[in-house]
Amino acid sequence: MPAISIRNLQKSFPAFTLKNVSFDVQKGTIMGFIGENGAGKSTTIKCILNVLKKDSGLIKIFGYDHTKEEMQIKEEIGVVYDDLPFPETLTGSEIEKFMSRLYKNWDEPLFYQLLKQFKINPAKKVKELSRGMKMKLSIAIALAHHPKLLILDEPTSGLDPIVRDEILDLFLHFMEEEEHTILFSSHITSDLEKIADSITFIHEGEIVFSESKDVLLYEYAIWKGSQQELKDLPEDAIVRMRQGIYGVEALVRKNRIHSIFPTTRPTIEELMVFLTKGDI
Ligand SMILES: Nc1ncnc2c1ncn2[C@@H]1O[C@H](COP(=O)(O)OP(=O)(O)OP(=O)(O)O)[C@@H](O)[C@H]1O
Repeated sequence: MPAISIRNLQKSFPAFTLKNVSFDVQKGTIMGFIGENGAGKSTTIKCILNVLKKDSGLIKIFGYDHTKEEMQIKEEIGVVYDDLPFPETLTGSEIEKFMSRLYKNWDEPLFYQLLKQFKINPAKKVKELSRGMKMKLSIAIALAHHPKLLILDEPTSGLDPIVRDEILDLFLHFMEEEEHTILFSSHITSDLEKIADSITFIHEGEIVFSESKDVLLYEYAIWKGSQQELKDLPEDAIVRMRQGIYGVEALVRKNRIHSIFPTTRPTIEELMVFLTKGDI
């Protein structure tokens, strides 16, 4: 049974629609959820968490319906939004008191231990914390009730590389428990390259792919050459093309192209750019 299972999720705003979004997040794995600004990542996450009402579709978390059986799953999920959803005048300790009333498994010593580890003074007000500190506080809040599933919406955006790395390490530490799972939205693809097991890519409200990272990086390759050399490439190998500064670049399927053609391994970012901006 997957940790999260989404089938045919639809949600419409006046100028945007999530169209038949379907994917699974397997237990014990980290899924990176990528897409450009406005692609529908936050909308999908908010629908999963039922803070936004879906129009239609099925969402299950650990096999439970995410709306009808919300109480059964609440304890199992820790959520981190890209901004702290608390008044700026509250201190870490005040937030702790509030949160302890919401969760049966709330672990006060763990919360304070995490703040100590993150070097955050619990007496400081939210408005006195830097963006990195706010994010760490948010992560401490999400972890302090011992969730099995972390759902993170852009947890590393706007943070410097050192803090980002620290936060990625925290997620890897969380994953040391076999049953733990993370769904992590980001447009910082290098972060996902480091820690994700699978990648789901959303573009204009539609899922382009949802695949294990290794399969993706094995399936595709980047070929570079001149317009003339391009003619030698088997047509069915070419997925997308674009005009580069020094010639043509093509995203190709590795299994359709002879190893005689020199190719390189794509990054997640290259895959994303080719699949959204490349010509067919
Ligand atoms: N409450 C709302 N009312 C109307 N439109 C909305 C609402 N929330 C989101 N949208 C629109 O839905 C689209 C998708 O937004 P969403 O926040 O899901 O994108 P995203 O992939 O998370 O982007 P980003 O990376 O910038 O956070 C955008 O065009 C946005 O303007």
